[in-house]
Amino acid sequence: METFDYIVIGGGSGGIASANRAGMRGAKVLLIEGNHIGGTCVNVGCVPKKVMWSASEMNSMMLKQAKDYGFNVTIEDFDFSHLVSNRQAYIERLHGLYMKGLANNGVTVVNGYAKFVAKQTVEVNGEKYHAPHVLIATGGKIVRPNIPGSEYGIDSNGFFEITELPKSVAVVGAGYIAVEIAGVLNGLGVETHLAYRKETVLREFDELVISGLTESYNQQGIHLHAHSVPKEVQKEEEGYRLVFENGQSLLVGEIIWAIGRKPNLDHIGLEHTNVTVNEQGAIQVDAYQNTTQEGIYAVGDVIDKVNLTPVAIAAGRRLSERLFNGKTNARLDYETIPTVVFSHPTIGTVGLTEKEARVKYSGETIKIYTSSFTPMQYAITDFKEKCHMKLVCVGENEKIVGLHGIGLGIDEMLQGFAVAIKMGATKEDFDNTVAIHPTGAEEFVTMR
Ligand SMILES: Cc1cc2nc3c(=O)[nH]c(=O)nc-3n(C[C@H](O)[C@H](O)[C@H](O)COP(=O)(O)OP(=O)(O)OC[C@H]3O[C@@H](n4cnc5c(N)ncnc54)[C@H](O)[C@@H]3O)c2cc1C
Ligand SMILES: NC(=O)c1ccc[n+]([C@@H]2O[C@H](COP(=O)([O-])OP(=O)(O)OC[C@H]3O[C@@H](n4cnc5c(N)ncnc54)[C@H](O)[C@@H]3O)[C@@H](O)[C@H]2O)c1
Repeated sequence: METFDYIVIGGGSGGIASANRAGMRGAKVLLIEGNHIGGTCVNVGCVPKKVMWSASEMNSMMLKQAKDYGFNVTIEDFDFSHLVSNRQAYIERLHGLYMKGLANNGVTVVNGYAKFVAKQTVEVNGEKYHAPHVLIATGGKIVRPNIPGSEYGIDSNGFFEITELPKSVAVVGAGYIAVEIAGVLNGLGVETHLAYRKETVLREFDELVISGLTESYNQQGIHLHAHSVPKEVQKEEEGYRLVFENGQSLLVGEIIWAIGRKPNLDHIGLEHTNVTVNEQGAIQVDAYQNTTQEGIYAVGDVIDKVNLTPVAIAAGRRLSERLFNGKTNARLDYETIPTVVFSHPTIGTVGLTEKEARVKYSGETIKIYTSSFTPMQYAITDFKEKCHMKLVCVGENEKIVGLHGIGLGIDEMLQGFAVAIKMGATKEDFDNTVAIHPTGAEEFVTMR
């Protein structure tokens, strides 16, 4: 049985980052990946999603804005399969880059599904490996509804397998994935329905961005179906009929389930360890990513805390700094993590929503600053789409505890503001910062 210093199960965002950092610090590392290197983000998540988002933005720009800038654009053909093959070729290149990076850091990679056979021993492809430190970074898996006919629908993995666009689609769900896929397909000219159980989508976001998104998606012609709980799917000659509990139904060419993900602990042999899984089915960890079994750690979607790629990466790297570089206090602070929803337009948010701030700081002064404007890019176009922004400030010195926005360019604006907010910026700090003109971002430092 071969022995390593560190075994990492799962070659996704968290696993690769942690393995590389451990290798850089001189540890003898084994990374085990059952599927494609790169995990969800690279293969069926952020990366292909962003390519599709860009395609959709490009189409909207040509169709809705180019003419008012004097360009006489006629789109003669849209070869969707060409887009898909370029996207997949990019992912192939990323596979190569990841493997090269791991090799440079001296990480041994084994392809296969690992399972624990003892506390510090895992088995893969019939071989056993031992290490005093083992990381579980097996990510998440897709949830599908348990209703008759659900097999007729596809999920986000299936979305990335489409090589021909359907004429119409019903996307079911109200989270990031549902909102993003609906926006992409609508932007590419597909008749798009977005169906969700409650009053709105993205219910955990600030009300300002929820109403902004509803306004934009309505304006773009996305058919929004609130209070629509799926009951069954029937196959008909012209497509699939999605029937809701409220008696209504939709006949569409494709149904896409985007109703959530859960931690992936399939066949991993946790029964051979003392690792605790919580009621939500996630691995329980402390602030340092330690599980309840000494020498076994977990990062990323498998702990179901903040399911974002940079979070998995940051937690994985800090863990390796702690284990292999003597940084005994290295750990990820899970507070004030910025996030972007790649809707059309994008949503950016960091910190508390207004509602959360009013609960957390009840009794203290909460001051809200908002701004709604039409970005200058649309000054000369018939197409108009508003940008909405909000700052949530607390206390006498108006510390900014939440920043939210929806609109053109918010995705690229957010990172810098997130630094300021993480450092404890106040409204006065924002006011003292000279604006950059003419940009949308300047609104964040000129709010009255
Ligand atoms: C459609 C979609 C879009 C997304 N867009 C974004 C985005 O824009 N920005 C963002 O920050 N996040 C995004 N995410 C979330 C992001 O992809 C995840 O948070 C991130 O990939 C989590 O990383 P991870 O390392 O925990 O798991 P993963 O990346 O899922 O990696 C886990 C890996 O473990 C492997 N594995 C599982 N079990 C075993 C086993 N027993 N043995 C060996 N290998 C195993 C799997 O094959 C997988 O490769 C998106 C997710 C989806 C689904
Ligand atoms: N841009 C990004 O950073 C990005 C993009 C995609 C995904 N992600 C990450 O991946 C995670 C998973 O995304 P997601 O959209 O799958 O999950 P989610 O948890 O964000 O949303 C799932 C939605 O489905 C709804 N739902 C649940 N059961 C349902 C049912 N039976 N019928 C109808 N609706 C149902 C829920 O109310 C919820 O709104 C996200 O939370 C996020 O952390 C991030």
